[in-house]
Amino acid sequence: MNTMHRDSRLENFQAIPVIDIQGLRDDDPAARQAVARELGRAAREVGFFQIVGHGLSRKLREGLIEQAKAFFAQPLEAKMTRYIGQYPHHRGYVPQGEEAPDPTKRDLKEAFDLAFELPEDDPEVRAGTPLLGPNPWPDLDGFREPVERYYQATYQVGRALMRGFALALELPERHFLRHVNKPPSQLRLIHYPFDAHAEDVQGIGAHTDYECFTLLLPTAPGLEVMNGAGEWIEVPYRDDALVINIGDMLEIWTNGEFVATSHRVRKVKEERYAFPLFFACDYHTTVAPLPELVARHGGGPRHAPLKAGDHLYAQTIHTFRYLQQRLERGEIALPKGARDIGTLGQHGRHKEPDT
Ligand SMILES: O=C(O)CCC(=O)C(=O)O
Ligand SMILES: [Fe+2]
Repeated sequence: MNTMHRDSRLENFQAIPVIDIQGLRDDDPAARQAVARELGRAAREVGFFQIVGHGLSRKLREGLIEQAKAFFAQPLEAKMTRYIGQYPHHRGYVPQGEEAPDPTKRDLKEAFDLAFELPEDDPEVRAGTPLLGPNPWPDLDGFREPVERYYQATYQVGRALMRGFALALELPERHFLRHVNKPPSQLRLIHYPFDAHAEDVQGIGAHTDYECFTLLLPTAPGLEVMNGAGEWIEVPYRDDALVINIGDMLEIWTNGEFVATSHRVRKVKEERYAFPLFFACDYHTTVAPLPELVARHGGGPRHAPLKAGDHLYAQTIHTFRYLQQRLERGEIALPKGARDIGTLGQHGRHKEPDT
């Protein structure tokens, strides 16, 4: 046990709850409230849970997995024709070594990043809002349709969860959704290759996610989360569930009542794919502890306010090589008031006191 990481708000949980969310789609408010109570408990005590009853068919999930496999199976030169560093809106292929959440230890993964689709002539894209724009779809027959369909369906599950979280906090159901119109919500297709000879290489280093919450579809075990005592707990793999975790924005909005739990993927034991959809609110949303919750908790706000998109963009600049290079060349600037990387979550809390 690492006492440096102790977080008294989190239980010393040993297991990850499983919640059937079917009732969230029920017309009966009591059915929605019953699911919301469970979501609230898991978000407060663990920050991580699995959902079933999400309504995403096996065919829909397999369609995405199949296209990801086809994309990553291409030669590197073909994948590099969609290299993320040649586009303006942070979408495209992320080769191994491009992204380093922990600069001291490299990640063994490659990814294809896409996000909420907006045309070039959308007013927010024309205004140069970072992270918003169209997707550079790969030139692969049959790729776009199943991937887009998965995005749309999972985004709707995210909207239902957002209503559930509001109910769990005794807020109006649309309280958070008012701020979700053109969100920079990214879907990542991640491939962790199996390399029996790789020494001391991790899948993805310890971090929290930067948005409101994440809906993750993995294809194999490997994900671990940190409990209140600093112990790493494995998320059991289920092929019928999505893994949900609270991100930085909901932690700040709820004044720390919900917890952005640190997680990681260690050295992989088999080839693995994972598909996180990071559910974000609109770029320009100011996220500050909600006054209702601050009053309930007493003792004042526990977090400083920030602009949701700026937080996401700044963390992204810190961790992507091509954005670091653009920063060094003066082509882009770090948003004002940006936080350092890894300052939220249990693994980050010991580094820097908040506010
Ligand atoms: O691969 C996984 O299971 C998790 C990936 C993850 O945590 C992330 O991309 O933020
Ligand atoms: Fe993550």
